[in-house]
Parts: sequence; structure tokens; C-alpha cells
Amino acid sequence: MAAASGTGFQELGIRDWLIQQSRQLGIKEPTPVQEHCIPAILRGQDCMGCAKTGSGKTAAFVLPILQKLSEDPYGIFCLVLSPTRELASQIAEQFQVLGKPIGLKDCMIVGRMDMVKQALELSRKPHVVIATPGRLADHLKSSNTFNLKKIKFLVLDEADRLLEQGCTDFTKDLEVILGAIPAKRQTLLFSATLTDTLQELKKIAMNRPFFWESKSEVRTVDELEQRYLLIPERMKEAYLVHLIQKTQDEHEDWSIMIFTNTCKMCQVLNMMLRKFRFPCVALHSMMQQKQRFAALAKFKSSVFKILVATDVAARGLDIPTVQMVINHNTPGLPKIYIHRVGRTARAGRHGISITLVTQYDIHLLHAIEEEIKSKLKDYPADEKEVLRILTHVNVTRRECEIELESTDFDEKKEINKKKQMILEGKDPDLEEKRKSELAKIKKEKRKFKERIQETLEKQKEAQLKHKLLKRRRKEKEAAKGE
Ligand SMILES: Nc1ncnc2c1ncn2[C@@H]1O[C@H](COP(=O)(O)OP(=O)(O)OP(=O)(O)O)[C@@H](O)[C@H]1O
Repeated sequence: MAAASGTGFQELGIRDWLIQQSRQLGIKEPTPVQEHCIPAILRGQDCMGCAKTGSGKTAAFVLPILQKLSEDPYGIFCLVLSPTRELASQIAEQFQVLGKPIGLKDCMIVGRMDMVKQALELSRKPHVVIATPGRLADHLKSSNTFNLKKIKFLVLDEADRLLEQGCTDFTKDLEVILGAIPAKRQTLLFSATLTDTLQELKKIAMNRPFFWESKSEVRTVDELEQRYLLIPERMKEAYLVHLIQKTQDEHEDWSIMIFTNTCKMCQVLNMMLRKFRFPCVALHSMMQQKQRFAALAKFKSSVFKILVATDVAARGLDIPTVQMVINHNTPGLPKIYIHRVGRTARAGRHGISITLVTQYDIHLLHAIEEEIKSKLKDYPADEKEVLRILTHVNVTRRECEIELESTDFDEKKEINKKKQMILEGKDPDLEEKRKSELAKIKKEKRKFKERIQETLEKQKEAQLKHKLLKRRRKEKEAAKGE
């Protein structure tokens, strides 16, 4: 993890009190991303840092910001944006520990938590605000008890995710936030996968940013052993149970993160693994925020050894005990794969990832290998053992699905959708009406098109018949003439 050059934090310009404090977190020698980005940030430059997962990007911005804050302390000095609430909480923790000697006041502004309490905290001018974009934009639109007009630093952690238009689109909220902060500021952008969104990011970091990217061609860390298992879809869960059982039998200290592609699958797998008496807990966006934080805390403290999660946990989370990542589905985007498997093998530790691949996902596996510039190896599983447990596992899974169907899980999803619409200032009933009207118009259009097509085909047929008749008549006449 240490910088190849052997440069210490002191040479980078970091003060003694911060160096002492960093030691408490095991941060002794700077990592390459810290070695390169810290001096640029201390010089006052905008900075874009692209380094592999688990390489210490958080401290690369927290340390210089705290140092600058200690020289001129006021609130609100810095704003950090994160795509998920769990990551925001983790960043806040780093600020709290490292900023303790200067009496740092921080404030976390994330969705689905008490808005009034947050507004009060904001009005007390904390030094650092760590926020998810949606909730911060809501506060900016609805409150005049605080402002961000004097901030010196804007940090976008997982910057590419904040800018891409994925299932959660942050662009509108970012517009509100960027409109509320001063143009003269230092902007710091970090991620393990910055390159796709480089041009958009450069627009946000305006004053010719210092750009640092780790040189290595391979996009994942050397300490990560990457494996795949090519299996039929109906055997996925049996393989999953087998892999967990094997890990539990062979290791005393173990911890696994399992990634799924939907909240429902996450819930079903969690229920199923619990029926097999595995100590596991779920994390997905359909859970209450308090439950989400509690689940993560239990996993972090090793009360539960398995976390079944959707991609809400794919980025940034730093849980050193995680030794294995299992991808229950092959990620559709290589970028998501990089972040998911990056939850293990962090800070120089060893880790293993196993991706379950069905015959329909082979092209996805190839796309991943092409992007990460490395080949995944086949995982040697005990197929006989998997066949032995197959029926039992599949019956249990089906039972869990039926159990979940009897609850209001799908209904809750609809309610959540409606809640989201209300938050976006839309009327769910009106939206529903508009949707069905749109569907009706589309249906009519389709019918109209079909009718035109039919008429055209009939016309064509008639023309052909006419031509054919004409040709036959000509042929007959020619025959007569002979
Ligand atoms: N210089 C250092 N020496 C040793 N450990 C460090 C150093 N800097 C950071 N760490 C530790 O490394 C771990 C990973 O750091 P961090 O979470 O910042 O990674 P990251 O690069 O942001 O990863 P990701 O891309 O997954 O978000 C943390 O536990 C952190 O305390």
C-alpha cells in the first residue's frame, strides 16, 4: 500500500498533528494516489484522482481538506457529495476521526432521515457537510437557514456515478447544488472508474485540474484472485450454498459479500440462506434507512458474516474483513464489476471474487475481461456435492419466493415509486393517468400503422396480380400470333 518512492506524509506537506492522527487508522506511509494528489490539493489546484479500489482515495482528500480547515476554520467550509447514504456515513466517520484534534463539526445530510433535525444541524454551520445529492437539493430548495456560498471545497466521491444517468439520476440535484455554491472553489473528484465521464467531470472542475491516474493497465488489484463459475441458471443457488458452506468449513474467520441484481432477489436469497442457518443480513434500497445502517453495522462488526446486497453496496464501502465477493449475477457493465469485486482485497489484503456466469452471460464475462485487461479463471467447484443439495436448495428457494409473494413486497415497491414521484414534485395519480393515456395513444398509433400496412400490402398484391394478368395476356397473344 505504501508509495513506491518512500515519500512520507511530512514531505507531502501534511502537519504533524494530522500525521499522528492518521497513524491511529493505520495510515502511516502515503499510497500513490495520496502521494500525488495531496500536494496538488494543498497548492490550491482542482484535482481528479483515478485509482484502484481500496487504494486510499478517501484520505487523499480528507487530509488536505482538514489541514486547510485548521488554518482558517469556519463553516460551511467543505461539501462532500456521495452517491449512497452508507458511503456518506463512512466518509463522515473518516472526517470525524482524523479531524478530532481540531474539534471538527461535521453534518451528514442523507435521504430518509429526519429532515427537521438535519435543517437544524445545517443552521449551526458545521465545518464539513457530507451529503447525498437528492436530500441536499431538497434542503437548498426548502430552507433559508443555511447557505453554501462560502464553501472552499467541493468533493465528488465516486464522481462518475454522480454524473451518469443510472437508475438514480443525480443530474437535476447536482444542477441545484452547483447553482448554490461559489464558482471560485476547489473541486476534487475521485473514483476507481473516472475515465468514461472525463469530459463531463472536467466541466465541473473548471480551473485546469490536476489529473492523476494509476499507471497499471490492469484495472483490478493484484491481491484479488478473480474466478468465475459457468453454470446453468437453475443451479445458481445450489452453487451459492455450496460455496458458502465450503468457506465456513475451511475458515475460522470469514466474511462474504453477495451481490444480486434486484431488491427482490436480494431479499429471497437472504431468506433462503437464513433457512440454511447461515448468519446473513440483507442490504437494498427497499429497506428503511435505519434498517440499512443497522444491517451494515452488524456485518461490519462480524455479528453477521454474510451481506447479501444490491449495487447500493457496490461502491466505496470499506469493510476490511471481507475476504470473498460472490456475484450472483454477472454484472451487465464492467464498471459495476470493478466496484463490486473491489469490496475485497483492500489496502493490500488478499481477497477472492467468484462470478456466477450462465450460458447467456458469456458475452458479459468477455466484456469484463476486456475492460479489466485480465482473464478470470475457472473456479473448481465440487459438482457432485452441488447435485446432492440441488433439489433441497431449489425447493427452499421456491418456498422463500412464495413467502415473499404473500407479503406486500411488490406493493411496497409501487408505494416507494409513488413516494419518489411525490418527492420529484409529480402527482402519482396524474402520472398513472398520463401513462395509461400514452399507452392508449401508442396502441392506436400501432393499430393505425397496421391498417396502413395492410392497405399497402393489399395494393401491392393487386398491382402484382394486375401485372401477372397483363403478362399472361401478352404471352397468350404472342402465342396466337405465332
Ligand atoms: N496510506 C495508507 N496506508 C495504509 N492504509 C491506508 C492508507 N490510506 C488509506 N488506508 C486504508 O485503506 C482502506 C481503503 O481506503 P479507501 O476506502 O479510501 O479506498 P478507496 O480508494 O476510496 O476505495 P474505493 O474505490 O473502493 O472507494 C481504508 O481502510 C483506509 O483506512
